[in-house]
Amino acid sequence: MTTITVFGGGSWGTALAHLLASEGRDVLLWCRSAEQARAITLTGRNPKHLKTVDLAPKLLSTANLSDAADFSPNWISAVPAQAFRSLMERLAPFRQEGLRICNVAKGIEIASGFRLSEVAAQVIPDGDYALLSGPSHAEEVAAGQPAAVVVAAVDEATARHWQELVMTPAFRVYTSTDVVGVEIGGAVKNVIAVGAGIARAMGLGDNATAALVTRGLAEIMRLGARLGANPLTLAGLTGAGDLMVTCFSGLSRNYRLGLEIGRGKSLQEASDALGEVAEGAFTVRALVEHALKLDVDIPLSMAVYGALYRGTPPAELLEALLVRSPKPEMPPLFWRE
Ligand SMILES: NC(=O)C1=CN([C@@H]2O[C@H](COP(=O)(O)OP(=O)(O)OC[C@H]3O[C@@H](n4cnc5c(N)ncnc54)[C@H](O)[C@@H]3O)[C@@H](O)[C@H]2O)C=CC1
Ligand SMILES: O=C(CO)COP(=O)(O)O
Repeated sequence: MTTITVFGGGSWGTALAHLLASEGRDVLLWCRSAEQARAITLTGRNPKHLKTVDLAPKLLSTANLSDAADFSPNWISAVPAQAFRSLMERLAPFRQEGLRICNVAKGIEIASGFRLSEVAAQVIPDGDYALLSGPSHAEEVAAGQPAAVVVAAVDEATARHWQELVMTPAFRVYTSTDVVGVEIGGAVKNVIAVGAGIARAMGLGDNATAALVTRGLAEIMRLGARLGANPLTLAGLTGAGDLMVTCFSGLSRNYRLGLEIGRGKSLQEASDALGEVAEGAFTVRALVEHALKLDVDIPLSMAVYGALYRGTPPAELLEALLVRSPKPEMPPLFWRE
């Protein structure tokens, strides 16, 4: 019997739990709210996220953390990046033989600047860690639409374990051992997507969006390579692929947050209007610090930071970006600069 516990009853946790239960896996979805967990088990619908999806009958839900932890040695963490450490700390006492943890959040911890694999290694050092990332809007996955993603782990056998567990006919899973690359791609694309929303709200055209996405990828590659990632990973699903889906789709929360900022809302007003987590707004804070320390040039992410946290008008940020000194697009080994 294949069992999986998914922690986090938001859009992505619910979509993944539904996908896997639809394929016959025994899945328990842990929600923070007892009321939400009860509603899922009794009505087969999540009252807060993906409300219209009829969830697979094999999907059950609980708000009891120890029951959820004991249910399976395969834990998927689907809480937002800033909640990942506290969830791991709460779960640490329930570690069991053969435990494997797969994180699906895309972000960097603001308080420490750590990537989530580093957080996992601190809190559950003996844990077998993997992460799943790539272009995968929850709404489409829950509707059974095809998607292709990557599961990364330092140990290839761990990545293959999750590939076997999570792959379905509509959800194609590739493996990677480039944990840093997959983490950086997933985290930074959210920041660039906020920028894409701002650009759209300013009335800029498709040319500008294409420039933003491609130069955004250059930032992701520069930072990733400085941290030891393989630039080819970032040209793949978890870099370029996820950047595209997030910058071009109205389903993206990061893009929609950017739209509201571009229309003149403050970050607080835009986040309240969204009502869901847009990781880019958090990640950009850690990113700016990281890049300064590492001396990596990330002008687009800096501009997003200016719009969100300094209230700099988007038109000013655009002008500042355009008047930077002329340079070659691809200096030799540009990703190492
Ligand atoms: N929604 C999507 O299409 C996708 C989301 N992701 C990533 O998955 C992560 C979660 O995103 P969503 O599910 O969309 O977010 P969401 O905003 O829909 O839901 C977040 C869930 O986490 C719970 N939560 C928040 N803080 C918590 C805490 N301290 N302890 C326990 N539970 C807590 C909330 O109650 C809520 O159920 C994010 O990092 C996101 O980038 C990744 C791929 C696709
Ligand atoms: O990561 C995602 C799709 O791959 C979801 O993006 P948003 O968080 O911007 O909705």
